[in-house]
Amino acid sequence: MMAGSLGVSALAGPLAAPASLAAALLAAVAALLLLAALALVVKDAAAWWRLRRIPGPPSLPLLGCIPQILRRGGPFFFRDCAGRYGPVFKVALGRTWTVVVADAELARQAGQKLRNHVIIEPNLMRTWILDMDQYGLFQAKDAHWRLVRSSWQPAFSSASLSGYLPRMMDCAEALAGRLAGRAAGAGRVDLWRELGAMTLQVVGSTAYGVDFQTTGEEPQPQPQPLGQEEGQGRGVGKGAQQQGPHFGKRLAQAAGDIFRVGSAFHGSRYQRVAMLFPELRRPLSALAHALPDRPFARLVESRMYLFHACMDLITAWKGRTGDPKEGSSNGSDDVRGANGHHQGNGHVNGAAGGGAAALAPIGPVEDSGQVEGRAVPKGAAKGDVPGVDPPAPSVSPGSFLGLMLAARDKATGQGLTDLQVAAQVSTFILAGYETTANALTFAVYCLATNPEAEARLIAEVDSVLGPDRLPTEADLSRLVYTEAVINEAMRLFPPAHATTRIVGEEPVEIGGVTLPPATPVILAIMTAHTDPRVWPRVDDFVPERFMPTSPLYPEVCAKVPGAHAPFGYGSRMCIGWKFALMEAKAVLAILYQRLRFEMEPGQGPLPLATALTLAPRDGLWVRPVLRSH
Ligand code: HEM
Repeated sequence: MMAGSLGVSALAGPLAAPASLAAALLAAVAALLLLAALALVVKDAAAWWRLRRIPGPPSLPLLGCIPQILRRGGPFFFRDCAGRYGPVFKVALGRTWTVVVADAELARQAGQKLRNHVIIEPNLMRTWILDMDQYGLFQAKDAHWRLVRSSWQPAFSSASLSGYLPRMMDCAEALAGRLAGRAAGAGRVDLWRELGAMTLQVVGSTAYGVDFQTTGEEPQPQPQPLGQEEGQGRGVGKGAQQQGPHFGKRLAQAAGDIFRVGSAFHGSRYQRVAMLFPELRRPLSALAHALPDRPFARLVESRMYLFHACMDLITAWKGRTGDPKEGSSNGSDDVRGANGHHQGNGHVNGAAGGGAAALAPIGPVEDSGQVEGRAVPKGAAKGDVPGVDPPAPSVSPGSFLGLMLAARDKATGQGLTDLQVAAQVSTFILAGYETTANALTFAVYCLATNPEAEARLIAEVDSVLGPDRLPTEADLSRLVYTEAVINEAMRLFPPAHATTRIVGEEPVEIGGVTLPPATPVILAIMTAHTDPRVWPRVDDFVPERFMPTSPLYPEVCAKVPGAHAPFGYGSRMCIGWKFALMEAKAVLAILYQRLRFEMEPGQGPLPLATALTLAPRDGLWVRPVLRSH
């Protein structure tokens, strides 16, 4: 018995050692996790404490208000909250406390006082895609923002805009022709998709002088590819060299994906977890790239596609203007390793695979004021941003890239690297395409559901343009009702339903509420647009309120200056607003000159998607009807 028990304990000795080691390890891990959880609780409590005096809806631990936002849609949830908690309230987006400003006047004040945008959702992209996001005009901060904004400015001067009008009209005419063909065949169309293809084509032709070929029904017989051959599918990380004749359609798809699956609320589960634990951004990013779920794979694929398209546009520009190395002023090694396609010391391989060379320009860019292959100022004009070179008053269509490559910091003489230029190219495509398409789609929706407004718009178009004359710039300024229709549609359905700011190093007071340093702020444009105290008949479509001659005008527009803010506020206001308005007006006039649109049944009220932009969730299905003159 004794011997037996001795034998067991002799055996238990070596076995007990690893068991107790494992138990100790487990205990250590548990203690660490507990400590980490405790640290998070303390951190969250401190974040809440900083904003404790600001009212807000109840929120769940960890998830915050995400369930309510998903259920109601961001803008509608904010509208409910504004009714209950007042115009400045706090919400928890996961564990990130954010202040929402949902009043027209206060949003304007906050937009003016605060300078930088903030992206509240953690960005799981990595390396150069992550850098590129931060360099683009939308996310740029402080000195870099000033340099980039002043570099963009000449592309949106009145003189530059005049040069774009014929190209915008070409694209609109082509769309009207295609839709007229469908009308003859009694076909139904998703007008949102058609308008998206057209606005992307406008960006290609006005900014880059390139036909993106976004609209062809069939594969183009003479493609102008960015890469060598027709693509072999769109796998994660496939480069632009694998793009082919469907380039434009793929670009539209990629840009659309970025808007839709780019948001944590509608995208990958990795993004959602990152929203709850921003501290884990790096490991989550690594995991998401190693084992992507479907939305993440789609997002990366689309980001890659867009990135390569941007680099190819730069290559094409340099090829066209003579010196493939010209313009990359810093020669930084910021684009290494992009699947072997765009490698090297910050310069893009010259006309890679012939793809870039095949990107044929639409028309001459000879009078762009180019010197040594760059667009340079034709004269001196004051920019909108102090402290940098006065920007040029105008550039020719297609020379946006020349403008970016010529940008120089006043103090250091430094230009932008290729990656920084690509960031601007990508920002122009993303910012300039879907927003305008959405604005136009909502305008058509409002007209199709308001026959009186439609009749009035058609009467104006007929009286200003007649049956077949294309609008001149002077005509555009006479299309007052058409502009009012666009403004009112953007009031009810602002394509950018919110924008953001971050409080700087000093606290800021908004509407009697003090926002501590580094507080993320959401300016709820759509909520401000639907405030019944500002807008009589708030939910009705009343374009007349935007016509200075209308008795409704002073009641509404003058009541709260800046209450209508589809393009945002202050110095960060949309740089492309005149471009977008001119395009929307010209397109609407050209379409309604020949056609009207009847809604397909079962779409009212139009289901909305509120991701990064406000968009019709399932498109806008209409029947184009030829007008008889
Ligand atoms: C109907 C069409 C459009 C709408 C509703 C719209 C709306 C907006 C809004 C709300 C902002 C944020 C402003 C703020 O934070 O205060 C913005 C910024 C911006 N938009 Fe637009 N936009 C439109 C078209 C365009 C176009 C055609 C471009 C052309 C490139 C463009 C380029 C930009 C850029 C680059 C910014 C960032 C500006 C900065 O941070 O300095 N947008 N836009």
